[in-house]
Amino acid sequence: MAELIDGRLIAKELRAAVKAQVEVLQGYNVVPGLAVILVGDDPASEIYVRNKGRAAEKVGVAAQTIRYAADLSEAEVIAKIAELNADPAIDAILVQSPLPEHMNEQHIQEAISPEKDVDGFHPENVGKLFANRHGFFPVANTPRGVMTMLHHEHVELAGKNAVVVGRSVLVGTPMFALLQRENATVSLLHKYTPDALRHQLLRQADIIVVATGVPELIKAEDVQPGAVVIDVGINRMEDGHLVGDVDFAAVEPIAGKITPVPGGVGPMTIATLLETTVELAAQHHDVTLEAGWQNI
Ligand SMILES: Nc1nc2c(c(=O)[nH]1)N[C@@H](CN(C=O)c1ccc(C(=O)N[C@@H](CCC(=O)O)C(=O)O)cc1)CN2
Repeated sequence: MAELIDGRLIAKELRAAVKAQVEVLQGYNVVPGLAVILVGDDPASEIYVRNKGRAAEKVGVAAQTIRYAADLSEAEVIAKIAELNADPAIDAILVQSPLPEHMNEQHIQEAISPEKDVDGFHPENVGKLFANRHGFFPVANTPRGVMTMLHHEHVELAGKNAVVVGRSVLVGTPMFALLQRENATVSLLHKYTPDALRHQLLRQADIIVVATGVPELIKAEDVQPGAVVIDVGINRMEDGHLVGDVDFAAVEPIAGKITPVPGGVGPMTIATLLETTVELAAQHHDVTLEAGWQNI
């Protein structure tokens, strides 16, 4: 039986650490400011955005949510971003994904100042990640949250064989960079990876991170005994219940450690967003936060 990695618990610890650093910032009269833009009425996005606002409020981050109808033009969103880029009360800006079809995600990502790019999607920040730059710069919050979980659970990465399934800008691609930065040997699999090769690579993996949006893609025969399995997938089934990209019931008896869905990676995304917001605020105001505060 695998050990369960409890994302809700780790996220709670991280939020408490963030709150303590918000208090440090308050000592310098700094209140971190987060702006969240939501375009359209995607029901899941509506929930995530509401939860971001609530979580921010609880730790003392000043969050504003800007809601627009789905037929807003791309130029209007970009004009709002320009306004927020120039607003000294705003340290962090994000545009909730997915966007309506008529909008180009890349144009939106590039409009956000790299210094306020709390999602870490701006090419300048992605470039720093892949160039192995030192120091702080924002990195996508979901894969960063996965790294926090792996550290929290004392999962050894150096010299290990890691397989990431899915190459999105949101998860898979930065996940690849973060794991290799910590000296894992990483394979990045995607929809053009032949099934046989996927099975073969997965069966050799010490660490598996899956973010494909394909419900229960990863089966028992894909996992070697003792592997660490991180499921980033959140798939809502017709009856409303959520399943991940891993067949949890089949894989759980084989894996060494495993994240559940819900209650695994999902809660880490918002806690990590708050972590990044606080770091951006500290950077903007030249405040040094407590050493090692992120080591939860
Ligand atoms: N601009 C961004 N858009 C999106 C991101 C992102 O990081 N930046 N990530 C996802 C959505 N997301 C946050 O935005 C998010 C997803 C899931 C959860 C979460 O807590 N999930 C729960 C289940 C909740 C449910 O019932 O649906 C869990 O897994 O336990 C939080 C945030 C896409 N868009």
